[in-house]
Amino acid sequence: MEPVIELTNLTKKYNQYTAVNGLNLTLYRGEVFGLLGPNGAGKTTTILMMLGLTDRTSGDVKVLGLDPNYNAIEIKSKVGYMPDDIGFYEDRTAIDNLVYTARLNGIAAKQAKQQAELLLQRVGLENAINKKVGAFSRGMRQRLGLADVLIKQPEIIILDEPTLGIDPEGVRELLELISTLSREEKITVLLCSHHLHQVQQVCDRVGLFVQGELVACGNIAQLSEALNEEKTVTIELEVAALNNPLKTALEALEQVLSIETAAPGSAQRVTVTCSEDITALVAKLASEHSELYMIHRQVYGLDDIYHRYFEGGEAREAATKA
Ligand SMILES: Nc1ncnc2c1ncn2[C@@H]1O[C@H](COP(=O)(O)OP(=O)(O)OP(=O)(O)O)[C@@H](O)[C@H]1O
Repeated sequence: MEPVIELTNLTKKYNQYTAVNGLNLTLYRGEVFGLLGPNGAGKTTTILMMLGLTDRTSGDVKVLGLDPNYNAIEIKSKVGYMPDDIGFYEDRTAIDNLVYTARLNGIAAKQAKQQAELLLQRVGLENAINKKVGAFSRGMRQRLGLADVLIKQPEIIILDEPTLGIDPEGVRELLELISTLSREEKITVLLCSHHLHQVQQVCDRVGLFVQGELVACGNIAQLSEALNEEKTVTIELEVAALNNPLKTALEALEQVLSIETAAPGSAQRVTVTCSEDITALVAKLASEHSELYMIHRQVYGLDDIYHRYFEGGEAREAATKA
């Protein structure tokens, strides 16, 4: 895997305040990476340092092998950045805005127009090519923003809160588009967001950023694993009935930590916390001729992970020390 962004011990202080604290992070070509964190976590500051738009206090930044302190212009030509408050010329049409960006990036007039038309189709704005941007909805503006960062054919795109203020259908379409672009064109995408569900849908890996520190990083399975220090699993069973002697027998198994039963009914839902190897549990149920209808292993979603890291101080401390 080829690294395209490498941040090493990256720190930014605003006077006494540390906005980014010793950040180590590598992004690889073609991946969609979600930087997830609450307000003020330091996401925008990190982006600005990658682009050379703000100086770092210490540490190293390499973007496509270049240092933004010395090569900001070259980086800008290869990295598309869509801020959360993207600005357009409101009284100009969508195509005029795009052609303007293309020309600024040194693309010849004829080619600029062709590329702008193609991109407007690509982002689903083919019916609004000649509409003034002032009349665009939030979702349309975000699509145009995506076209605007793509027109210079970047190797990396950085999107700060791209789905802000868009309706759910619009969000789904925009995320699908981002995902397709990354896959088909091998563009690396860094997506900053507060919206865990959205990030979970499209990102190959996620970094959880809190108070200037990356408290966890990986794919969903890895984050879930990191949280589960006891190496236990939660299993949901549906059995015909679970009488007290059988419940006691299951609880007595070495692998079983706890059993919770839902209100008794004809078929019963049972939640078991146990070690990863569930052979003994299943064998016991089988030997007791208990009818087993369903067995399902619960996995932590990003929602659980986010809340454990961001709201559960203890889990966070443990993760940071680990
Ligand atoms: N120019 C500045 N001067 C002083 N403090 C700043 C400056 N820019 C940012 N900060 C502070 O640094 C911290 C990180 O801000 P940053 O904008 O990077 O966070 P963020 O994760 O992008 O948040 P949001 O999701 O709200 O955009 C915040 O506490 C912010 O107040």
